[in-house]
Amino acid sequence: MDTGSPPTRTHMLSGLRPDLSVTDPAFIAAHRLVGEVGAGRPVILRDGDKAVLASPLDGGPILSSDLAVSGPRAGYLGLAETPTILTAPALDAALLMRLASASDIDLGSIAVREGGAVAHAATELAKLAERLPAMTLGSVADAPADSLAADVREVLSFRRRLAETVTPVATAEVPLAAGATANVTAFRNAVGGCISAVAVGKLSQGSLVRVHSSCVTGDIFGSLKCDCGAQLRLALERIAADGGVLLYTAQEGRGIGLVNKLRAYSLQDRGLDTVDANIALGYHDDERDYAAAAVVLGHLGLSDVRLLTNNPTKAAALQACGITVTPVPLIGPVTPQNANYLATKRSRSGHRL
Ligand SMILES: Nc1nc2c(ncn2[C@@H]2O[C@H](COP(=O)(O)OP(=O)(O)OP(=O)(O)O)[C@@H](O)[C@H]2O)c(=O)[nH]1
Repeated sequence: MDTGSPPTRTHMLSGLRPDLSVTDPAFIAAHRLVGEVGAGRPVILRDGDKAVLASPLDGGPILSSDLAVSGPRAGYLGLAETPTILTAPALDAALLMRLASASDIDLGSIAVREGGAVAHAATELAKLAERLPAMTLGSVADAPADSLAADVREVLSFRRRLAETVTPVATAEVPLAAGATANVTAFRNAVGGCISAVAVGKLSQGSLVRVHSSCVTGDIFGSLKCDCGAQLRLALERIAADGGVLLYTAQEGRGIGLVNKLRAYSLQDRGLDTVDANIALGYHDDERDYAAAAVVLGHLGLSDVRLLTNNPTKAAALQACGITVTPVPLIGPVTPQNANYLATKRSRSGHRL
């Protein structure tokens, strides 16, 4: 069905505030730190009267043999599942990298202590910058003169507030190979994370919606390891035929980013499944957040949707953001290459497959 470009969609977007930028200094301080960590520069984290210099192991200078790791990584290493500081016997970059990401590591010579809010904020910052969630820690006395600083609480509340900054930026008509002309709107947030809404026909409550997480390997390169590309094409065909909207969200690798997804693939080649590979790298099995997608649906005037998904967690997460969700199955083909991946989705992540 080619329903053309619906004038109502333009109206839905036209009443929006043009500028949803958050002006709260706490948000801005954390935002700047994410940029610094992404650039590989150390930052200062303050916790009450304590202050620590932290540098991403993945791309930054090594400050000391004290390494803050995330709760999932600590749990993977057989420790309490809470942010932890591991201290290596010597300043050894290769050993620190193994402590952060190797699937087989002996903690024999490693001192372990609870990391508290500083380790939590440090690893959260690294995640926000799509770096391995591991930071070496040092003294602020050694901080470069122009180092940026924020309070740990500012860092830990940043992610929750990021969704508030999602705003539509540009819209254009795009003819789809799936057989309809879509209105494509690009939304972005304060760190640039993009959601594209590919809408066909007049949207109304109960419209068909797909919230797709980007998968460069599956969606673009045609990887056979996962079912992402097949699900994307099926969803676009359904939406082109029946009307609805596909949100393409920049949550590559279930929110860990492409670099880390490829690291996870390497661990999978050594026998870990998709869930354990994420955890071994210090991530939760699924780091995605659907608050931004819910904000976009709100912009589109949708609070009640038929959601193309087999993932009950995704449906529940959108429900928790105030969207009424009726799941609609979206089953791609099982192939010899993706059979294990789909079996893990079913057995460990509860997907209805
Ligand atoms: N970390 C990680 N991410 C993967 C892997 N394979 C695919 N992905 C990512 O998984 C996301 C798709 O999530 P899935 O769990 O496959 O499917 P879903 O979106 O949760 O569920 P459906 O709505 O039923 O499709 C995309 O962001 C992919 O990049 C993998 O082996 N490891």
